Amino acid sequence: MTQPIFLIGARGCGKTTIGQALTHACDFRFVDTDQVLQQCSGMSVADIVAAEGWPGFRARETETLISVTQPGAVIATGGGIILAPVNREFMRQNGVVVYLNAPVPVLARRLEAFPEADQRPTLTGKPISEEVADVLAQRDALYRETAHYIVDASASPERVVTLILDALHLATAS
Ligand SMILES: Nc1ncnc2c1ncn2[C@@H]1O[C@H](COP(=O)(O)OP(=O)(O)OP(=O)(O)O)[C@@H](O)[C@H]1O
Ligand SMILES: O=C(O)C1=C[C@@H](O)[C@@H](O)[C@H](O)C1
Ligand SMILES: [Mg+2]
Repeated sequence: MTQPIFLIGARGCGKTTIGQALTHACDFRFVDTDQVLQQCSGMSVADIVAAEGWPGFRARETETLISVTQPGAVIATGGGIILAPVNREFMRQNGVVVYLNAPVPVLARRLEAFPEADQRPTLTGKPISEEVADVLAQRDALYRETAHYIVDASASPERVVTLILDALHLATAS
């Protein structure tokens, strides 16, 4: 299988971390929409949102998603990629979509330990644990309807990679 693999899920579920580990375990290359978007624009997510608002960031995100999609790629997406119907449709039509699902306390704990505020400016103005709960409640159904597979992302990175490889029937790299 060489179809692109899209990793979706909430901030802190591990799309970037697991995506990188997955490409070491199989013969794919790693791409991250947040990283490419920031490199191409020369601005952090926080800078873009300050200058253009979230609509400006979302428009750039859709362009980036399309530009990075190619066979043999593991694509770590931004947590809000599923908000746009065009992105949901694009990922389902052009690859295999995996939802890294983790409960609110796990997500909040990870984000509190590593906030990375330049890449994760506040979405609601609320404290992290409240924001995570509110945002996941709004988005969980969208992650689920977009996903071909749902994987427990609260396990260790090694275990999450194994779950994905098994779900996709992917052979490990030698
Ligand atoms: N399975 C895991 N077990 C323990 N810690 C993890 C796991 N996955 C990710 N982390 C940690 O959680 C933090 C957030 O992970 P990561 O940046 O990969 O999330 P993300 O889904 O890409 O977030 P964003 O949507 O903001 O890009 C990092 O510090 C990472 O080391
Ligand atoms: O959940 C979100 O809406 C976001 C998650 C991050 O990956 C970034 O894409 C950005 O901070 C927005
Ligand atoms: Mg990420």
